[in-house]
Amino acid sequence: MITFKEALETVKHATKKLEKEQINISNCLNRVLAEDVHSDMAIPPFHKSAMDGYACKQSDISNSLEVLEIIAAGTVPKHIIGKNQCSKIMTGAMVPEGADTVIMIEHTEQIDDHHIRFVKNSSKSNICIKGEDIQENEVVLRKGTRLKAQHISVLASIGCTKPLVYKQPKVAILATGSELVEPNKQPSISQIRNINSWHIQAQLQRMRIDGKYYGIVSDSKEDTKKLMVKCLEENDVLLISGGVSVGDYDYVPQILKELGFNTWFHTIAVKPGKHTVFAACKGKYVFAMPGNPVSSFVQFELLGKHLLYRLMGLDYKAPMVRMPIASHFKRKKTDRLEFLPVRFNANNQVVPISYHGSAHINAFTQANGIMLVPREVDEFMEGEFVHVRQI
Ligand SMILES: Nc1nc2c(c(=O)[nH]1)N[C@H]1C(S)=C(S)[C@@H](COP(=O)(O)OP(=O)(O)OC[C@H]3O[C@@H](n4cnc5c(N)ncnc54)[C@H](O)[C@@H]3O)O[C@H]1N2
Ligand code: MOO
Repeated sequence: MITFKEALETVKHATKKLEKEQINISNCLNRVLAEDVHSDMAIPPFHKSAMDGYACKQSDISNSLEVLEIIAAGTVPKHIIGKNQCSKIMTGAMVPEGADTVIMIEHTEQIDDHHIRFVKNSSKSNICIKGEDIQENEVVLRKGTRLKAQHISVLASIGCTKPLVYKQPKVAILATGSELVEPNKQPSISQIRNINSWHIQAQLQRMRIDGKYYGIVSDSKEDTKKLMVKCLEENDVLLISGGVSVGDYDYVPQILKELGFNTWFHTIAVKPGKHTVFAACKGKYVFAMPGNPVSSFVQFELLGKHLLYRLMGLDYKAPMVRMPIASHFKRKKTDRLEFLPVRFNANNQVVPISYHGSAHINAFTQANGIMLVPREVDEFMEGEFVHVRQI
């Protein structure tokens, strides 16, 4: 058995980034940049008024000011501001030459049709300087950035409408087990509903990956092998659940061997998810998770995501927090790193959720996190800081 840390390093080491492609800005959320992005212009591109008001010289603000014109956003000022002159200006408009201040409308009064006066003691400049946000030719986004909404707004601002990103992996989802029926069916006396394929599909959707579902395969080696081959022909990654441990019908590890896959690991010192298999062959990857729903849910979060993000060109940093535990916690000492469902209370403390093993997926409906209990640790004292992976 390898440690979880070793398993994570192995996944990163053995997984190669996919090819690059240019995609439309309207469709690039969560994709990973495959090159640095430079700005084609300064932002703002001109000295810009931050307020509706009057553009004038700071040195004149105690005087009566002649109004030369009204400058709307999107227009070019016609007049240069001279001594004791101003132009009415709108937020976002170009500040006219000669002005170094915009006084806010609310801080002025009209003297007559062509003159105004400033009625406060001092004013900020209220001007956004050309290039203060982004300089022309500046690298605004680095290769390897996962595009969130805020990055997409920067792409739009600099006119990068077809960013170069890494391709998305094609992912197959497959469930094994003769006891399984789909959720829309009534299980017979010895059957249960297929859970794993559906939470895996949802976990993929959160990453903006559309997994292709290949259904349930019964515990027949021949059928399982046939379907695994099909999945691998049509996809980059196969996510499979069940059939990985040591039972008579657990064929997945053997099939991978027969298909010539290199099995990087098949047991990890973790709980749940001890029998998690990671195998690769010629740019195809198999991540096989134990059948118990919590095991597959947790292993997808903790390892599977790293595999997929790695293919997508991202050095994924999982969202971890360190927070105090709300009460004394005790467990049986084990040699496996344990993952347990927890929630956060109103005092920002970690509260373990009642949980009785890797089939108990409904314990996770109240969970915002997975607490890590290291090997050999059998208790946490109240208030002790624990590591929690947010979910
Ligand atoms: N002799 C040993 N037996 C077992 C060991 C062991 O080390 N030695 N490990 C146990 C642990 S831990 C786990 S986890 C399971 C893993 O078994 P498999 O991955 O081979 O999974 P299955 O046997 O096919 O299923 C386990 C359990 O999960 C249910 N299941 C399977 N698929 C689904 C699905 N898609 N949706 C919902 N539930 C599913 C299945 O009915 C079983 O109850 O092995 C232990 N045994
Ligand atoms: O290690 Mo198994 O995956 O707990 O339940």
